[in-house]
Amino acid sequence: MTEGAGGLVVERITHAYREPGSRRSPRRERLRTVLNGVSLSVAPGTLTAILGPSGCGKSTLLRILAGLEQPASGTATVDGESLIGRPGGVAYHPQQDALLPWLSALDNATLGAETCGEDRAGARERARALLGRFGLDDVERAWPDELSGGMRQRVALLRSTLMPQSCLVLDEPLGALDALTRRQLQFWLLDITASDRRPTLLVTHDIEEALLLADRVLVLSPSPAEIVHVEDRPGPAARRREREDGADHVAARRVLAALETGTREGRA
Ligand SMILES: Nc1ncnc2c1ncn2[C@@H]1O[C@H](COP(=O)(O)OP(=O)(O)OP(=O)(O)O)[C@@H](O)[C@H]1O
Repeated sequence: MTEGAGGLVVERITHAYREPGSRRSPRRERLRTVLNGVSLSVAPGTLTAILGPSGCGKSTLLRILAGLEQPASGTATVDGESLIGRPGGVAYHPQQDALLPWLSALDNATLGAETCGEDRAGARERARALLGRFGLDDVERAWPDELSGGMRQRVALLRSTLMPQSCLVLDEPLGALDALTRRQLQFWLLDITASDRRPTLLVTHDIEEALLLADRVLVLSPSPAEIVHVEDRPGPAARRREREDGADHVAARRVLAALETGTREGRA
């Protein structure tokens, strides 16, 4: 699946966690394989979504790309530079919004960029230029606990977007939202990601969300996870139309079949 050295290239990533021994043999730890030779590539300016059953290893894969876990084997590069064991190689958006309660919305938004070495004034200027686009014009000075769930998600997404790394990795950025807010934010996120030239990898549980946002959807099997289905999608404008017209159900059925069977035979 390699498409050249540019963008994000993941090759044969395998990972296992140590499991504690049983009560009868507490010292006998076991290794449990979670990811089994996962390979994928994401070209610059495109978004790939990953779907898979709960616990199959999606977040583990993203944490490996973020340099927070060391895989047993395999490689991952962005523009040819290795990500393995190197925290900070990608702009990583964790599952929880992780806003700091003692910082304003604006200061939370600039935190990632500042942590990566950008000076405060420059980061604030870039953030202020995007506040309107992120629907945060009026909440620049608000504290996180004064924000709605959707606003918190947008502040966290602005923080990830402002990070300077040349690859974006998003772990369920719209999780834990009510259906209406989530649908609105999905269309908004389509505009945001479609104009971001970085290769972007997105983990989601929502099939419609994946089909709307992604140029390619990958389905993982239950753990030990392998890619069992690849769904290539049309461009962003066609995806938006499909979703608005409810015409994405054919692709959704194929993806659901792969999720349900968890095997390559699930492919229609
Ligand atoms: N630090 C760890 N030590 C041991 N096992 C772990 C660790 N982190 C995750 N696991 C296990 O690895 C498996 C994969 O976890 P992971 O969080 O990657 O799954 P996921 O696909 O992202 O799940 P979900 O969709 O529910 O968020 C799970 O069985 C989990 O319990």
